[in-house]
Amino acid sequence: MTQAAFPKLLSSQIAFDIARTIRDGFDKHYRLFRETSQQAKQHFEQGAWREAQRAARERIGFYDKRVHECVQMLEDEYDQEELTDDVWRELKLHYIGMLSDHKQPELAETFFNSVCCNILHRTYFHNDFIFVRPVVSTEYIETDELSPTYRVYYPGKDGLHFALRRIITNFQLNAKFANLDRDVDLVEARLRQLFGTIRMEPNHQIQVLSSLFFRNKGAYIVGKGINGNKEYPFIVPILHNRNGELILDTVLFDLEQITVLFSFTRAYFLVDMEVPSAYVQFLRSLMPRKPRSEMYTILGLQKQGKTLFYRDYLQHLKHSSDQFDMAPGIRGLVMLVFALPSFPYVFKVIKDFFPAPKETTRALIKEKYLLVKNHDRVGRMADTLEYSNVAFPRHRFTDELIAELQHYAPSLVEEEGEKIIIKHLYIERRMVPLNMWLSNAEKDGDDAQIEHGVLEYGNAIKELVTANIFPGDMLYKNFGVTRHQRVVFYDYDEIEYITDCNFRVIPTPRTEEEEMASEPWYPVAKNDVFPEQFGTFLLGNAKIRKYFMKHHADLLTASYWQARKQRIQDGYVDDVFPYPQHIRFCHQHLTTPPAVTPPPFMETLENE
Ligand SMILES: Nc1ncnc2c1ncn2[C@@H]1O[C@H](COP(=O)(O)OP(=O)(O)OP(=O)(O)O)[C@@H](O)[C@H]1O
Repeated sequence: MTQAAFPKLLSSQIAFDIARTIRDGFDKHYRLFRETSQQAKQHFEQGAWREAQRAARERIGFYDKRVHECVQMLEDEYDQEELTDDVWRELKLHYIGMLSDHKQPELAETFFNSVCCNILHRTYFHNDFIFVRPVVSTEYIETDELSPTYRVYYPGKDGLHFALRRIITNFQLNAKFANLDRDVDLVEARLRQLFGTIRMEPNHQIQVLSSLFFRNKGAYIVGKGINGNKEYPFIVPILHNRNGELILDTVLFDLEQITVLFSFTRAYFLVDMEVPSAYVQFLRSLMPRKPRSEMYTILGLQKQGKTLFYRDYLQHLKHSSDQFDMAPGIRGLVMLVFALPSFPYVFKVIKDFFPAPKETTRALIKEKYLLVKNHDRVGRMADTLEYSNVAFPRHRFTDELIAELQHYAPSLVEEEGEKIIIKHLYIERRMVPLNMWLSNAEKDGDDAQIEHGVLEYGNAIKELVTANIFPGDMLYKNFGVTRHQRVVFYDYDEIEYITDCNFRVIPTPRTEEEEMASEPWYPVAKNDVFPEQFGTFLLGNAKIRKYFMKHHADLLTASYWQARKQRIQDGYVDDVFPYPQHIRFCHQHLTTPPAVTPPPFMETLENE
């Protein structure tokens, strides 16, 4: 805020009242948000997976509902003429005052922005009126409630077994463990295997976040060991066994595995947090390379994630000079995809028209993207951030990109002097399109890479199926490879629920004409899928075919898909493990124990 704009006296009653209405609106939002996170514990204890899924889905919509409610209330109460520039300025100052001892000030600021931007017309948009940068500090905010953000344990004093047991029992899960001492022994053995030879420093301790992280059928303990000046992150997943009793499933120390657990390709966690910024700070100490925006998002605070992402993006733009251009790879038929080489994201705009055989509309595509946002992405679909009215500096766009935008999406592109405004777009992590990845591996003669790509591709499809998602268009170009070499799906315009598809065997021709027919001679309904045909467009390449048939031949049979569909219809919620099977305790006696790697102290891993 400029000095000239700063009011000497706060005198507007309206400004005070509006500020209070917005603050109350936010507090209501966060109360409901927390209630859902608290219920996640009960859902987990009772194994109520369907309810848990429903609650997680509903929570995503809470924010927009509360913003809408608040805007409605203000519009009913005040006339636009009353909201003068002076009132807006005072409003922000009153609001700042109201946040001085707030526990979630950064979220409340974002809520303020959402409400104000809804009321203010875009052309009237004034940065002095909203929080372009955070104003209220989130440092050193302590909880008022009994439970602190994290608890500290001293294995040196109390013994490791006792400390580990205390960590678990402090969560007060209202469900029976199958054999807690056995599981604690297993965790302890892994710890000793990893750290047994390290000399304990006087400060050695274990810090554990006070709330469990719930997602799907798992609850995760998140903590770190501290010894001297080193920190060792760890995660312990708690699951139900077949009898509905609790077990500790494994312990994750590997930074890559921990990072993948928090990946943008997974559903958001439900965590009961009084001070979310303190959780983010703790998590960042485990994964320093993961941006704060992604931390907020994975904690279910996706609006905050979006706000922080945008600030990071603007800063990146200011401190870079390369040009936006079309994303490498095969052009999409429905999406126009562009990227800035120095920035690890892509920007996706829905085209104004689509060539045959695409039969879709902008509204339908938006619906599919929303479906993915609300659905469990099981580590196999990229999360997207949706933005309206994003301004780009024109000189940073290549001529080709401007021409493509003007040709394919004129209704979404507006030029205002030096600015190009795109009225609607999605932003998503950049990956290497799988078709490019496979052809690079082929060029390099790297069969192991080809096999890995094909294996991961099939696994991605199978995990999507578990989550009731049929990708629709399964061409390699619609999948990307992450930095952790995981294959992830990103083309959502043709996805369907598995339960809405009809998987069919191609009928046997009855006559020679039928056999020779170039078009199907049998009737085909809209949602009919013939898995036997997948090979025609997937297996042209001999090497790809070899590895596909080795690992995933079942995907080419209707019976595979029918059986999976039946399982979903029978109400099974299958497990999808966000970590490798071989590290699970239950597999320990079947396979060799996991390789002992040096403690992963602060490796500078890129996040997924
Ligand atoms: N996250 C991403 N990272 C890197 N490249 C991407 C990403 N998303 C899309 N692309 C590139 O943009 C192209 C088109 O994207 P996408 O498949 O989403 O569009 P589409 O119009 O839906 O495609 P289709 O014509 O198959 O329906 C991809 O083939 C790929 O080359």
